[in-house]
Amino acid sequence: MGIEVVVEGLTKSFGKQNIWQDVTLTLPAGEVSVMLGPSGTGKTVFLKSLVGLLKPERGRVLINGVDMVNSPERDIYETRKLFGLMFQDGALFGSMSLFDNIAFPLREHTRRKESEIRRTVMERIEVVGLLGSEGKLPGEISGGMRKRAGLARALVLDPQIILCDEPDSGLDPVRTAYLSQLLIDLNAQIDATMLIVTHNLDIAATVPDNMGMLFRRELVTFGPREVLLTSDEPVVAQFLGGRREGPIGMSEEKDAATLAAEAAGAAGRPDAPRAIVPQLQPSPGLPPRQAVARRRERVLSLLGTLPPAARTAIRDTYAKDAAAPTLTVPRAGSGS
Ligand SMILES: Nc1ncnc2c1ncn2[C@@H]1O[C@H](COP(=O)(O)OP(=O)(O)OP(=O)(O)O)[C@@H](O)[C@H]1O
Repeated sequence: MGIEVVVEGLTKSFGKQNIWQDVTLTLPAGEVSVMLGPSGTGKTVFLKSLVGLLKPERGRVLINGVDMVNSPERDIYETRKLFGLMFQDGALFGSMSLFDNIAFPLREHTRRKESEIRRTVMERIEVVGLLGSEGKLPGEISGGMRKRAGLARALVLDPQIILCDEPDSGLDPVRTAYLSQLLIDLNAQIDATMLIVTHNLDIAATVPDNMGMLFRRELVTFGPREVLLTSDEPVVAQFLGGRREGPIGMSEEKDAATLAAEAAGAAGRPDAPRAIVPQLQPSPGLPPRQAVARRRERVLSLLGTLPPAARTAIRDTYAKDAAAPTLTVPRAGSGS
């Protein structure tokens, strides 16, 4: 089972530039979470801080009792082995075949025999739908395939925590739908704790159990998906609606005069109602996600602390659970 990640009062600056402050949240064990936020709000910096690659100046990131910010470097190094990291560009070595790229962490960090390495690599290649392409170079395959190869590489050391940085960037909507399904299938198969950074509203609406958003150097919110999806915080509503009107501007923040002019223009124009679409289910033939039952118990115990709209949405979701339509697409093939 995945491991809980507890973030407490995390603050990160580069020189005088504060990126975010006092970020506190818990990634529940084995659940899938998404972090949203306009460009430049420090989502990648957040992922790197979780894994101890960047050092926040305040706060803690607790994983199995190890603090990824303040513990001795050797404890951080050991704990880092629990992570699988998928970066934006797949971060593959251009001169190595997909097989060798995916085998790289095993050859680097374990003393496994080549026959064992081959078995693990081929299993992961199958999970991400790349069988038959293992001999190709990264430059010979599409962007979607490179992303899946990056995901396969993130999986070879049997991670219990998976961090994906914009796994959808550069993908068309169909490939993004396949990728969403792949992430849910993966969670059903390995029950790892997952955090996905994305700008993609379809992924945000259909994949996670929990959602958060960073804006203006703060964590606006983090919690069960229904909290963000029903939030009337202007920044959340603007982001989820993909609108120009609202606090998010081209250079992240708008000035007061622009906001006032927009508010006057938008007066009387109601927001379109936001529907909560069902979360994706694992593909047929896969086991159910173990996180679902744990999440249900956790979220129902939180219910009294949540805003009324989120409470209603959660009750509706669980009431409809048995009859809910499942949104499944076929498992990813090797052609994207
Ligand atoms: N190593 C670094 N040194 C100095 N500044 C950095 C460093 N890494 C990131 N930053 C700054 O931190 C800020 C946040 O960057 P980050 O890449 O985390 O944003 P993001 O939310 O992931 O953006 P996007 O959605 O566009 O990928 C940026 O202003 C960036 O320039």
